[in-house]
Amino acid sequence: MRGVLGKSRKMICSLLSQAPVSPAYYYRSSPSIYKPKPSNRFSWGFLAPIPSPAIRVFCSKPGEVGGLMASSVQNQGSISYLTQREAAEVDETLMGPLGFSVDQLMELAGLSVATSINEVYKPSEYNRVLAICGPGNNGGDGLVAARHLYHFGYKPFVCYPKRTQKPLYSGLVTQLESLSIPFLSVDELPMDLSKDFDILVDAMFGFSFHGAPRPPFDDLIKKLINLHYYEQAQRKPPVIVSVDIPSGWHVEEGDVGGDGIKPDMLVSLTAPKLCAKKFSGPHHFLGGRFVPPAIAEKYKLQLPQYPGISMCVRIGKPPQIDISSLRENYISPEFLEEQVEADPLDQFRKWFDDAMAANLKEPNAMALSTTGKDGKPSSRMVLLKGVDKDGFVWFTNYESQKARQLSENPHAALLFYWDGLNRQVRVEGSVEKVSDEESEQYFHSRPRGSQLGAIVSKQSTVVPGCHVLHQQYKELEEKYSKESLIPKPKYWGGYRLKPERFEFWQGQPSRLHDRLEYSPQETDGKRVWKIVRLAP
Ligand SMILES: NC(=O)C1=CN([C@@H]2O[C@H](COP(=O)(O)OP(=O)(O)OC[C@H]3O[C@@H](n4cnc5c(N)ncnc54)[C@H](OP(=O)(O)O)[C@@H]3O)[C@@H](O)[C@H]2O)[C@H](O)CC1
Ligand SMILES: Cc1cc2nc3c(=O)[nH]c(=O)nc-3n(C[C@H](O)[C@H](O)[C@H](O)COP(=O)(O)O)c2cc1C
Ligand SMILES: Cc1ncc(COP(=O)(O)O)c(C=O)c1O
Ligand SMILES: [K+]
Repeated sequence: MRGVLGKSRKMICSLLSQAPVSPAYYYRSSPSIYKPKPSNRFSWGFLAPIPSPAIRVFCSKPGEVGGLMASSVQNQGSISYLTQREAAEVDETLMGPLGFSVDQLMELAGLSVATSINEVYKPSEYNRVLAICGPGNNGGDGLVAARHLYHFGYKPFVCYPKRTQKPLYSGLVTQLESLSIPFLSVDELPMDLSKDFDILVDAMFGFSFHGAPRPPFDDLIKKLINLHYYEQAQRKPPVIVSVDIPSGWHVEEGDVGGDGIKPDMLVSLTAPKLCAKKFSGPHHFLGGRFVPPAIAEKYKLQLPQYPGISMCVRIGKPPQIDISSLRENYISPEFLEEQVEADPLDQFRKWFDDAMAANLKEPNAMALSTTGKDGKPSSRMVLLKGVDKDGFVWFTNYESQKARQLSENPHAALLFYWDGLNRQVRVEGSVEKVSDEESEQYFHSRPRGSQLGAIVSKQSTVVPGCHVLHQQYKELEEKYSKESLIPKPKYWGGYRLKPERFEFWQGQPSRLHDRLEYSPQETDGKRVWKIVRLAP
């Protein structure tokens, strides 16, 4: 097992997919709430900071660029907005000298739209999607998005009243028909779209829109505007997701009369167009993870970094969330007494393997809770570095706060939470230091930087500033040249918790979770684990 756990360090996991990952990646539904994706430790799935200051050249009026508010978490002032002409020019450059085909770009655009939708609106809650597609490429993006959404587990419908007779478009239609995705004519659409659909994809017009919408799109746009009235009538309206431009909006000026559609989500493509500054809905995403540096340089495009391997990135402020409404409904396979291992260590290994297979980030991260002689508890995360019949091992500083508490009270609790699997494991028991030899061995297996870090850090003591740590680190780096052995400080080593109680928790709907507890029992002078079910 030790060997297996060692692998977790390498697991900079793929963070895009919210889709089920084998063997077990269970569902959680969260109605109407944006759940930040666990994409990386710092960003909550939003933008990583852009290292250089905003360049802001590609827009017509300098003051118009980077209009995101200062409070916007990590991307303030850092994104370029395009005029209508510029947007068309970028597309032409992509499809001219840079060798892209329209099919390719449309595929990437539609995929970005589908992944953005999936980031916020999970198919368990928002299943029925109507893609309303216009006559141009924006409509094509909608057709592609509908196909991807089907494969992501949604039920798409398509309204495509003005079909373009080009092989690209008829191919997209054939692909959708082959998936038995229904095409609805404008007449077949209900007056009130709110009853039959959870998501309306507005793919009518993109950056080539001009003038006032002509039939039948004028009425379709009105249907989207009118949803607002159903909202007032207490019915939960479907959400509107606009592709690139909210249809009917002026590409640069936005919703000029203030009476246009008000999308809940806008997915800008390549780079947001000027009208996107007027978007005040909760979810603004950018799709276009294909812009070659040549284009970005040529047009001085300032674009955000995409997290992990994602096709989309949230831009703009994350929505204000009412914390009290944040909740998940856990949906998982049954976890029954008959299925569990008699030995909790075997059960732990099984679940740990599932967590590894599900590509969870640092499945060996566990909260360690301790109390000192004052009885006041404190918790912090540590990394599990080994587990066997003797117990659960982690390494730390023997002069830290936790070490002081453990010397006063050698009992502790460990907690694992495996988000993607709706699982939690609690382990409680007594704690002792591991042998010096074991600590030595593990210390020297760590990256040299972490070894030096452990020497530098008088963990849990007050430091006057980070420069002190960096200075000491630098000195040690010079002292211990590349090959030389870095001695383990005597104040650094491992602890082992010998379990006296386990609890395996599997989230279930309506808060009726499975909780199986293992506690030791003497039977005929033999120690066995008794398993009981606890009320959730
Ligand atoms: N770089 C990318 O990420 C890509 C994005 N793409 C998407 O393409 C659109 C731009 O596509 P384009 O085909 O140039 O234009 P539109 O889809 O916006 O629409 C053009 C058609 O709409 C008609 N139109 C225009 N105004 C009106 C109106 N007032 N009423 C009715 N119809 C209107 C227009 O007809 P005309 O006769 O007026 O010319 C066209 O038929 C971009 O926004 C992205 O969504 C691509 O997928 C590729 C790369
Ligand atoms: C994911 C994660 C893993 C961590 N792993 C360890 C670890 O293995 N050992 C350790 O000493 N500190 C680790 N830390 C830092 C501790 O949480 C904590 O800040 C530090 O040990 C000081 O705790 P104390 O003052 O309560 O002793 C980790 C932090 C995080 C977020
Ligand atoms: C202070 C500290 N010590 C130790 C560790 C565990 O690191 P390693 O896996 O290198 O042993 C961590 C991990 O975050 C840490 O922050
Ligand atoms: K649109």
